[in-house]
Amino acid sequence: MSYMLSKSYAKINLFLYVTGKREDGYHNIFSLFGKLNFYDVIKIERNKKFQIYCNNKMIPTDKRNFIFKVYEILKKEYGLDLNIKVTLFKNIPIEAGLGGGSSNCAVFLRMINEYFNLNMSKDEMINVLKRVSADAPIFLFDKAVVAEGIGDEILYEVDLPKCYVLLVKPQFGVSTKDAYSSKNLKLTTKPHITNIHSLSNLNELSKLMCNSLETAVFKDYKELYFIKNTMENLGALKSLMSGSGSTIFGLFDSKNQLNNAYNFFKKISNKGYFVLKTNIL
Ligand SMILES: C[C@](O)(CO)[C@H](O)COP(=O)(O)OP(=O)(O)OC[C@H]1O[C@@H](n2ccc(N)nc2=O)[C@H](O)[C@@H]1O
Ligand SMILES: Nc1ncnc2c1ncn2[C@@H]1O[C@H](COP(=O)(O)OP(=O)(O)OP(=O)(O)O)[C@@H](O)[C@H]1O
Repeated sequence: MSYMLSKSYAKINLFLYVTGKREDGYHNIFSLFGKLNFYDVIKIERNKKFQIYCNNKMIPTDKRNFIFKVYEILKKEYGLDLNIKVTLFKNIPIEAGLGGGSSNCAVFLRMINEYFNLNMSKDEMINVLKRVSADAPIFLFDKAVVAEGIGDEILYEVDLPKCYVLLVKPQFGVSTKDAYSSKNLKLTTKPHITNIHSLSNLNELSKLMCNSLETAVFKDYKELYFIKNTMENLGALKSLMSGSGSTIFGLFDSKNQLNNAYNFFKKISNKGYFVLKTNIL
């Protein structure tokens, strides 16, 4: 095989309950991660040395890149010195709560496992990935998942309802670290899910949708609250911040209402909003 290409999907948190603070400084969460039909593309091919190229100049291609961090772990702990060129075609905005960097490093590890026949088990890959980014392990699963711990303990895979999704992200990003360390963050007890199939019903699902980080982040970024409210006024069944922001997503069951909302946010895009119509995979 001369080269390999893979899609690296974005996620949204359909619910995100932050349930406690841990001794290692991280927080325990209980979250439903859905994948969107929106992705970066990663290409790997043989090369003289390890190198990352990216079409987005804002993204570091050195050891700060999550892909590079996985490469370093494979080198130090597995004795693998990968002579490959990695090309990252970036579409997913950064500091968006869409898990772009986490998705990239998980997909990269999956690709390396296959390309070099490493036979790493899923558990072994999860152990590598969670040290790079809390969110990364969920991207080893094709379906939506419910996870707890820091997001690394996958509880079950879920079928989600088919629906339209609108993403609106203002120009500014939100730092995940700042969101979790906000003095306004209130911990929440996790809901009791009696029937996992309820997650595949849009109305049942929207009752569970909640993001513990919203209050704290909205206090500092009032515009996000405006976007969320506007989306619901324009017909979203439910609108929520994804992860630590700054993307707000809305779920729609009507294509007309989706288009209306899309047009509205496009019209005010002198504000520099990133606006995208997509769907849950
Ligand atoms: C908000 C979410 O996107 C929801 O899916 C994730 O919990 C964030 O996961 P992530 O971006 O992969 O986070 P990391 O890059 O591993 O962590 C960045 C920083 O956020 C804080 N952090 C992150 C995840 C977590 N469960 N608790 C935390 O307190 C820590 O201070 C950490 O140093
Ligand atoms: N492959 C990568 N793609 C995007 N960002 C990366 C990558 N590697 C490292 N980074 C760095 O990670 C930081 C945030 O990345 P990312 O966009 O994944 O965060 P996020 O949208 O907040 O994700 P999450 O939902 O996991 O919190 C950025 O500052 C970026 O420079």
